[in-house]
Amino acid sequence: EFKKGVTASSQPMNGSGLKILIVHTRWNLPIVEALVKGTKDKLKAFNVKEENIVTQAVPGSYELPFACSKFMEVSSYDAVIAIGVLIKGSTMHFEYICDAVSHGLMRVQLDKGIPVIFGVLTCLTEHQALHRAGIAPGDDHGHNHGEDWGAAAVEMALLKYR
Ligand SMILES: O=c1[nH]c(NC[C@H](O)[C@H](O)[C@H](O)CO)c([N+](=O)[O-])c(=O)[nH]1
Repeated sequence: EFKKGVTASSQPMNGSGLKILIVHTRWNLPIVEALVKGTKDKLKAFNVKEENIVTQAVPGSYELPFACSKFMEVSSYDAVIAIGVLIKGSTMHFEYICDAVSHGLMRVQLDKGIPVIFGVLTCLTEHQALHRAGIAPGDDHGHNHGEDWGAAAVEMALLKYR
């Protein structure tokens, strides 16, 4: 049965020499905090040192591309993980931010030549977001996608050493 969300490569990955930046939003903070924890736990599972995981916060997802770009100018990182939670409201605001952020983060990684992992949940309901952070109420808490983002960051950061 196809296992969704399995992103880590089949090769053993050693992140002990990596420096990783996490930029997360303050919008929907309880959900964001769960995603950040899942991300950090997975980074450490791949031997990334705690002191090599830098964490910065910005107001909302729309600020992620600019913030990632600026932080990358002042220090060098092997990968950046942009984390935010967008939940659709009653207007088109959601669609415009999702579009701007996805294209913006893609542009930053290609311009900088440093992997920027897309850790932005674009959800139609709060339950979708809770489920993708692994904290949904009831029997099915879901899966913390932060774990996938942490694994992707290590794999992409090590790409240059292959
Ligand atoms: O990260 C988010 N920012 C949101 N808006 C703020 C936006 O990202 C910017 O911070 C703001 O527009 C100022 O630039 C959201 N909504 O509006 O719904 C949201 O759900 N998530």
